[in-house]
Amino acid sequence: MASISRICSSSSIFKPGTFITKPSASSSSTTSISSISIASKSLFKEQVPCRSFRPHSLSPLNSVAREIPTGLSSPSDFAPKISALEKDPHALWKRYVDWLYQHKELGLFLDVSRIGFTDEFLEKMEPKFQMAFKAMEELEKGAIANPDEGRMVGHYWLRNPKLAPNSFLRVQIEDTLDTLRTFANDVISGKIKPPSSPEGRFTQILSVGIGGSALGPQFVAEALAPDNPPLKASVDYQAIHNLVGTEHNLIRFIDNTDPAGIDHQIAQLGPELASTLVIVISKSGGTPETRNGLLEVQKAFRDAGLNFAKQGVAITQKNSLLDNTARIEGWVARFPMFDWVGGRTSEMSAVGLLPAALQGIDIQEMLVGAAMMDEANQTTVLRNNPAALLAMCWYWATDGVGSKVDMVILPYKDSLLLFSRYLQQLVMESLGKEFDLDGNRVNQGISVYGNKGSTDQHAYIQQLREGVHNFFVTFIEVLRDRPPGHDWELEPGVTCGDYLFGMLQGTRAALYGNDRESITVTVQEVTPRSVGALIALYERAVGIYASLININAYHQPGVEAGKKAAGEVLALQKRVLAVLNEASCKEPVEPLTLEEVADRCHAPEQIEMIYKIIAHMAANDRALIAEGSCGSPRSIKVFLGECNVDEMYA
Ligand SMILES: O=P(O)(O)OC[C@H]1O[C@](O)(CO)[C@@H](O)[C@@H]1O
Repeated sequence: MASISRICSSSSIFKPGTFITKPSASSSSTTSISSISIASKSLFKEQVPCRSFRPHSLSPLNSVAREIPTGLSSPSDFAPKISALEKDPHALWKRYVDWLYQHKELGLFLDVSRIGFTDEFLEKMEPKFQMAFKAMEELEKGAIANPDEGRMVGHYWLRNPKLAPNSFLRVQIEDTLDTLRTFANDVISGKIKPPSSPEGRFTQILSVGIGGSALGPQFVAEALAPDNPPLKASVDYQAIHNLVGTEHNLIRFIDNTDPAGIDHQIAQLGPELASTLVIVISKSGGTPETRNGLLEVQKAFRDAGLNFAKQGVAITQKNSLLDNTARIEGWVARFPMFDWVGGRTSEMSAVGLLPAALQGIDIQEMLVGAAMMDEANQTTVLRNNPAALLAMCWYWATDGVGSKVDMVILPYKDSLLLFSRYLQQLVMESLGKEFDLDGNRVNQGISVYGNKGSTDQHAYIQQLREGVHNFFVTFIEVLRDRPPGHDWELEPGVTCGDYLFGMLQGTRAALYGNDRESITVTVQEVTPRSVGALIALYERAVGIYASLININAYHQPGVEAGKKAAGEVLALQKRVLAVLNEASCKEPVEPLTLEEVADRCHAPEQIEMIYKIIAHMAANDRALIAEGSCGSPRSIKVFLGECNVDEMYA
């Protein structure tokens, strides 16, 4: 076996242009990495880790057979990776078994063995964890855990009302749950129905909301919606299908202020608009995108000769603008959101439970799964607390500063596709904060991305395996491939699910083999209970991690800045329109240059934004470019197609 000494150190002899000696022709062309990795450990164990190996094939973790590719230009291509991660398979197996967390009743496992935390690290973190556990205990008792907004944080009470700090809150939670259950049953039974629909019942749900008022319901619908939901039972799609080419999604979402997106959803509904229950969700009751969605849908109802109020439901804080609108207009129903439940932790409130119940999803099971996970997270023994184990891995991977690595969420299950999008808000809107609780500027956060496996292996896993090392992966494994009795072998002894299993395990091994760390969360199957448990697991992990890094996880000041800036753009647009209107009402019409518009708006410093406003208006036939083109901003002269005299004296 060729023995090749590889020098890989911070004072490496390898300078650009230095070439490594290749094995003599007589030596085997394959070199076992174990000999090199042993060599590297003995010779360079304190050295600066070098670039990773480039093994050609996967093999057990501790060694990778490879051919020394010929013609390599850079010595570092040969440099063996010095890894702090355990690679001996026996030691790894021991680590796996020692740290495997199992929740027997939930059938949920958590494997943190492929994260390289050390005993020293755990020892150093123990006091922080005990403080985090204490903070979580206070939070559940009703402390003002969101100090920036002076609010309690009570999403855990939603699935265990007895935890609520007083009977008033407990009754609010219980009553809301009872009311929404009854309402959903009445809609499904047809007792509550639209005024004019051929089916004489609701057959479709349209949810209008954004952020936490959409992402949870979208994730749960994708994960749990039955193929034959109760509201669709009686629909004659042949009749409807002849009219529009629609997919028969029971629930549709308008979660943006994109007119084309809204038009698409309305078009897909077609005549079913008459039997659509519209749920408008907004905790604040004033989010612009949601308000716009509502106004657009109400216009669609007017255009169709339908009475929106008879098909509208509001989920919002009491006495919000939306709540008062729904009350005054006499909508079908209104459900409360509580100020102590954040949008990103509202899936177990009416926000998530009403849409789920209307789809025929067992919301009681969702609540039970979440409550069981909450109970499991009561222990202050780190290795027995799954949420704390997750938070510990995140802290290890990010050094508690987040900026170093991304959290890649990889469920190997199609129905969990939207879990990463859901976690993007839960993790990044909670942890992405400029200041900590002591006012220090920390610019915290952990970036989240991912879709599903094995699909993503054909998109970005290449970079994860060999490219920039700035992430850790969380695999979500679902053991049950198909309902009992529905599986078959697509080749002797192998099912389609075996491939999915193999791809997950193979990717996990390949990443770890190249020192890429990962966590694996395993559930038996995707059910309301396991989805409830996953939601609760991550809600709690975010809360614990936030304590570890001393930030408020429950407010979102950065979003307000964006909302404010958007308002300023629209205010400037109004001034631009007024200036253009005045010029367009002159005889003859006076087309204006950008400078003239900016001067007349008394905003010369805003000339670029004014240009963008005019370009957008011109693209939508709301302003006319009399001269020049938008490609040459200084050349254009612009006016309005018509003079609005009323606007002149507004
Ligand atoms: O439910 P609302 O008040 O419309 O807010 C929608 C979303 O906007 C935010 O307030 C800011 O992104 C989220 O926290 C929230 O989920």
